[in-house]
Parts: sequence; C-alpha cells; structure tokens
Amino acid sequence: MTPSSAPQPAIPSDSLSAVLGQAEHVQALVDESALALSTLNSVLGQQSAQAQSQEVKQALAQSQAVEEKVQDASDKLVLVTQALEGEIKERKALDAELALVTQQEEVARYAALHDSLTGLPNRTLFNDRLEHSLAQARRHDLALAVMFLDLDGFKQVNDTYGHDVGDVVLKTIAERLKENTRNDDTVSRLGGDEFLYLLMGAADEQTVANLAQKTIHRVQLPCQLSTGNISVLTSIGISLFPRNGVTADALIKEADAAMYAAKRDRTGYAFAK
Ligand SMILES: Nc1nc2c(ncn2[C@@H]2O[C@H](COP(=O)(O)OP(=O)(O)OP(=O)(O)O)[C@@H](O)[C@H]2O)c(=O)[nH]1
Repeated sequence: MTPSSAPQPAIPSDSLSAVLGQAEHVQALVDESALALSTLNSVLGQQSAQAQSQEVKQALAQSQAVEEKVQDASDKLVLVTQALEGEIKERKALDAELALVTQQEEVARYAALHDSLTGLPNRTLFNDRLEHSLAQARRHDLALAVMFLDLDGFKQVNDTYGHDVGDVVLKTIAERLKENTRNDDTVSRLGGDEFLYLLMGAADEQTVANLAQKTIHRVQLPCQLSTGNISVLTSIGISLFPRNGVTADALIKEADAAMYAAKRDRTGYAFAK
C-alpha cells in the first residue's frame, strides 16, 4: 500500500547517514593535515628571520597560506557536517511520521472491512469476495453456494443474561464458524446475529446440506461461560450459483428468504426454491 497523504523524503535518511560518515572521515583527514601543517610552520617559524634563507622564507609564507586554507576548509566542513546532522534528524522524523501514517492507514483499512466484535470480514469484504468468486465461477464453470445464518432466539440470550454475555456468545460462535471454514471459503458477520458463508466449489447439493448440518451442530454446542452453559440454535438458508441467481445481491436475497423458510418450518436449513 502506498500512503497517499504521507510526505515522501527525497533521499532516505540511511543514504544521508552514509554521506555524513564520509564527511566525518574527510573532516578527520583535513584536521590531521591542518595540525601537521601548523606544527611544520611553527617549527620553521621558530628560526630567527635572519637565519632563514630566501627559499625558506618563501616556502614558509606559502605553507602558512596553505595552512590558512586548510583551516578554512576544516571550518566549512564543520558547518556542512552540522547541516547534514540537522537534515538527518529531520528525515528520521519524517520516516517515523511516514511509518505511523502507513500503520494508521492499515488499521483504518482493516476496520473498514471487518466486524469489530468478532473480527470476521464484514458485509463489504464479503460482497467483494463474492463478486470475485462469481467472476471465477463464471469463467471456470464452477459451483458456488451462499449460506445465510441467523441465530434462533438470540434476543432471549441478551434479555436473560445481558448484552455483554450476548457478545461473548456471538464471538464464540464466530470462532467456531471460522474454524469450520476452508481456505477458499469466507464467513462474515452481516450484523446482529446474522452471518454469511461463501462456499467455493460446492460440488453438489448433498455436500452443501452436509456442511449446513455440521454448522448447525457446531453452533448449538454449549458456550461455556462463567454464568453457565448457553446453547443457541441457528437457521440456515442456502442459495446456489447459478441455479438461484447469478449476482451477489440475488444470491444473498435468495439465501435470506430460504433462511426465513427454515426458521418458520423449524427445519434447520432450507435451499432456495
Ligand atoms: N449482544 C449483542 N446483541 C446484538 C448485537 N447486535 C444485535 N444484537 C441483538 O441480536 C438480536 C437479534 O434480533 P433477532 O434476530 O430478531 O432475535 P432472535 O431472538 O434471534 O429472533 P429470531 O431470529 O426470530 O429467532 C436483537 O436482540 C439485537 O439487539 C451485538 O453486537 N451484541
């Protein structure tokens, strides 16, 4: 993911740190040369002016001029190094800001696509995966099924034990549904006590019916809570691609209607007509 709002540094701080290392190395060499020249000049300068030959006087004057230049270069290098250090500090702050923005964008993206209570994919992500799976199913002539789950009498759990206990039950059931899901499949929480299940490559009706039966069984296993064991039942409606619809909306609608029939007739699960 490329964060859009984060400022982008032109040169990474690592590269600048390498340049700073080189500048410090040059600084050390220049300082060394300045010291050597200064020592030499002071030794030469200690001879009395009369004792100095014309050549020595000239060499000394040149050498002193070079010493001044080297010292000047050393002073400038100090300024360059300081500027580089300041730049690196700024770049590091920028890097940290960039990492934070990236992390915040990831958190926001996750939150936008998942249910906050159970951590399951939400309706948006489910729709996205269903659309994608439908495209694959059309292209490769694959079967696909949508199961719509709605817990039975869940309101009673909230009313009897409180909303917090209801939340724990929802999380426990979500965990079981997730464990029951194969890699290609997706289980999502639609909201409230409703879940959607996308089954890829559902070979035949009997296989889907078996999975629905297994899911009903897993959901109704007692949830062991500190307040005692709570069991909830679920009703499941199933729609098949392409028999009951060829779009995501149609398949979910048909599965929803079948779920109501299963709830009404107390059959556990029902296929869309
Ligand atoms: N604890 C908890 N309860 C929720 C949450 N979201 C929705 N509910 C409750 O879940 C219940 C769902 O309503 P219904 O599906 O009509 O309740 P039900 O008793 O299962 O009804 P049937 O499906 O007809 O059996 C309502 O009581 C909501 O208040 C949630 O996040 N946590």
